[in-house]
Amino acid sequence: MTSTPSSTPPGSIPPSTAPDTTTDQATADLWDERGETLQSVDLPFLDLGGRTRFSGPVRTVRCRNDNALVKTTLASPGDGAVLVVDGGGSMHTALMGDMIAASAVENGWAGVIINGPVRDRTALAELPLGVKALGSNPRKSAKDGAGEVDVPVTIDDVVFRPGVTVWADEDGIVVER
Ligand SMILES: O=C([O-])CC(=O)C(=O)O
Repeated sequence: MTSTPSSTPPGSIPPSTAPDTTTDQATADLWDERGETLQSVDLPFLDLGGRTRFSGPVRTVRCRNDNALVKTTLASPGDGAVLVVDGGGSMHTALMGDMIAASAVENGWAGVIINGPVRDRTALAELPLGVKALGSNPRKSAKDGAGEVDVPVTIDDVVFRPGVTVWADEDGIVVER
């Protein structure tokens, strides 16, 4: 932890304003009902947040080893959305840590799906936020702001278009086409 959001005392868990989607339908049931009208991600994402079942409209960031856009996007109102971060699968630098994740909670994001690594895993597991990522790396990302926000992104042949619904749980990630 390098700094602390002004409204949250150090070490405390910020209150979440995102809807608690723990009663959402399971991804396997959604798949059985809707089949190929959905896409399912083959990659072995890990559940690293305090909420393992989450859903919402897709927002996106595309970046590589630079998380400035992830930070600014998650510091803006989430309104229950899920941020899908296409980090290109690079495992070189962490695209989110506990400070950025705490800001996502405070701003009402339901979850974050990162095609890349995070850091501060112990703290992330305590936050009321869905976090799926490929793993972790303590190395910090660049902060230059390279990348794009709210463009369609493709992760492992699955296209995430801003505005469609994504569901995530212990079984995986499914998203509308
Ligand atoms: O600032 C970063 O790049 C990531 C981080 O450590 C945090 O969110 O706490």
